[in-house]
Amino acid sequence: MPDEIAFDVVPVNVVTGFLGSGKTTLLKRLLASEAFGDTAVLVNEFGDVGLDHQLLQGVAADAVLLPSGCLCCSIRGELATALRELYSRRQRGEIPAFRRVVLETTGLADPGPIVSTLLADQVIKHHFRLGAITTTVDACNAMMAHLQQPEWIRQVAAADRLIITKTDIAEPAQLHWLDDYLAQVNPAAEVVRADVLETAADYVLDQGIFQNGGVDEIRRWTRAIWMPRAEGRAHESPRTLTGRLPADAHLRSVESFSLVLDRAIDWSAFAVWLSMLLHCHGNAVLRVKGILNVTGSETPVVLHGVQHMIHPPNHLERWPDDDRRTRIVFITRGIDKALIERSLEIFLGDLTA
Ligand SMILES: Nc1nc2c(ncn2[C@@H]2O[C@H](COP(=O)(O)OP(=O)(O)OP(=O)(O)O)[C@@H](O)[C@H]2O)c(=O)[nH]1
Repeated sequence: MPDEIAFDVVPVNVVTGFLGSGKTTLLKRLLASEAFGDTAVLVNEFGDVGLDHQLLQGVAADAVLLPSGCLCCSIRGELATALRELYSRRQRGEIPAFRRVVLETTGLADPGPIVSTLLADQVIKHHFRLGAITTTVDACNAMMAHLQQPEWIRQVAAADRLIITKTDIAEPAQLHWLDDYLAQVNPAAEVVRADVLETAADYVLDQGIFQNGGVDEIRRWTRAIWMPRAEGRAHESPRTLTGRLPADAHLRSVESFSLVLDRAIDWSAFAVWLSMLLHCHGNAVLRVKGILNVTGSETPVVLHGVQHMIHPPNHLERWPDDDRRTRIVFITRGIDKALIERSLEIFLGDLTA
């Protein structure tokens, strides 16, 4: 049985997105929002965020306090060092006791190493956990970026929420293409256009993901991806329900597909299979998200992974609806989905027969 995720640690919500895609513009909106107190914001440069220095109060050499109670810190060097220092200062009472962190990455950041720092660093993982990953996507240059920029794809694949920016200046054809592309490549993410985003703080922070034990968020993405339970189709092998990618050369290497199992699975066998898969093909698996029916448990286990890192599995208090199947969505690049299906089938087949 997986370990429970710890909820008493500070969530780190990541705002990522390609160069010039509107991360700082989004952050400025967040900083202006009243709902944004008790937050420590980690940015690379204060200058980019354009803080109004008349209103700021200095609390440390590289940190400033806003009237809302929001603390802005400039990252110098490594993220791990910045997070450790932030935590130590909070413990020493040198800075206000923030409840959450928002981290703005650089435009060329691959979210993988950031997730690794949060989940694997021995000190950090006791004090912080990964919150929501929000990716800003520039509607004007997405068509080019998806062809030319591997980081762009990794940022889109890692996202829990996708904010489409520059909708005011993009061509309708670019917006239609992007809507389709995002639905195909990351069907589990919630997508919103920046111009209709009313409550940026609610959207970027992780409330949705962990509120109510995460049940509402999981209900949303399971409904978005999977069809309702088909009658009379119990005990089938893993099968792919979504094969919706068009024969579009641009998309061939990035795929999303889902596996559905009607029977409960053995957690240990599954965990071994997944770690083997990620060990061998971690670079090809951009995102894994799933809800698992685990043998011996009345309630489901939620699985989240970005590249080769898997979050501590989250044990939900209840099933989000009456569908009790195990459902896992993969976003992959350059790996044959049949290979993943077959290996899981063999692994679970052998071990649960
Ligand atoms: N028209 C329009 N311009 C936008 C929008 N969002 C951002 N911009 C502009 O795009 C430019 C880049 O926005 P930023 O918010 O600095 O983007 P960023 O992702 O932080 O950029 P880097 O930190 O350089 O990666 C700025 O000139 C913004 O004013 C939008 O929705 N519409």
